[in-house]
Amino acid sequence: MEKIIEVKNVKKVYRMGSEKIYAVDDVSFEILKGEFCCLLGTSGSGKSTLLNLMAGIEKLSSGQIIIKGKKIHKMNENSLARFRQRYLGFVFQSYNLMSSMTALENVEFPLVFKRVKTKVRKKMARDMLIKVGLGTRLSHKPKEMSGGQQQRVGIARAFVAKPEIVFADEPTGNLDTKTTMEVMNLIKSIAKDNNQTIVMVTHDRRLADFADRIIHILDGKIQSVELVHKPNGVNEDYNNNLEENNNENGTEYESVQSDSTQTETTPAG
Ligand SMILES: Nc1ncnc2c1ncn2[C@@H]1O[C@H](COP(=O)(O)OP(=O)(O)OP(=O)(O)O)[C@@H](O)[C@H]1O
Repeated sequence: MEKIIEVKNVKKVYRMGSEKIYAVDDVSFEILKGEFCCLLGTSGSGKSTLLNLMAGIEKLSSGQIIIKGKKIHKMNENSLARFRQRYLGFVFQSYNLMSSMTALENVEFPLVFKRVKTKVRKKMARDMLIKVGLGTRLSHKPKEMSGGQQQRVGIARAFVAKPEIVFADEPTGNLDTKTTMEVMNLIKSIAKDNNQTIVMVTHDRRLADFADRIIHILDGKIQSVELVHKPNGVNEDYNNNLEENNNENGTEYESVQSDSTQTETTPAG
C-alpha cells in the first residue's frame, strides 16, 4: 500500500530560558493512504505538537516530514500554503468557523481558494452539509447552532474539497458523548468512502478505537503502535516493522531552518 506520510527522526525542542523541553523526541513512523491513524496520549505527551509538525503548522527542530513524497519542512510559506490547500483538510476542537458567515459560506470557503466556480461550489457545499445532516441549517451562523452542529459544519468544510489527508486535533473535545459518537462515525465514514487518510489526536481511548492504527505517545516518544483494524492490503509484518524502525536510533538528522528561541537543530550525521 502507498505511503502517504513519512515522519523520520522528528524532534521538536522548545527552549524555556535555560530549560529544554523535548516535546517530540526522535519519532519515526509512516502512514498509509486511506488509513485512519490516531495519536493517543495524555495531556502534555506531545501529540498536538506532533500533529502540527506533520501539518506544517509548526517548524521541526530536526528530522524530516515527507507527505506525498514532498519534504514539507523544506517548503517556504507560499509553497506550504498551496500544498495545504491542495492536499490537506483540518478539523479543530474549537471548530474555528467564521462567525460572520453562514454554514454554507463556511463550507464554501476552501473551494474559493481552489477557484471552483460559484455555482458549482455552492452545490458542493450544500451537498456536503446535507451529507452531515445539516440540510436545514444552511443559512445559520455558528452562534445559531449547537456545538455538535458547528462541528458538523467543521467536518463538511474539512472534507468538501476532498483533501487526501485530514488532520483532526481532539475533534470531539467540546461535545457530549452521544454527539461525539455521531461525529466520529461521520468522520470515519466520509473518509472511508473517499479513501482519505485521517490523522487524529486524542487523549480518549474510546475514540482511538475508531482508528485503524493507534500510535501511543508518551513524553514525546512513541511508546507502542497498535493495529486496531487492518486496512485492506496491510499484513502483520507492517506493524512489526513499524515498532522495530522506531526502536532503532536513527542517526540521519537533517538541519532545517531554526527559530533560535524555540528550536534546536541537530547536525546531519
Ligand atoms: N510553544 C511552546 N513553548 C514551550 N513549550 C511548549 C510549547 N508548546 C508545547 N510545549 C510543551 O511541549 C509538551 C507537549 O505539548 P503538546 O501540546 O504537544 O501536548 P499534548 O499531548 O497535545 O497535550 P494536550 O492534550 O494537553 O493538548 C508539553 O510539555 C508542553 O508544555
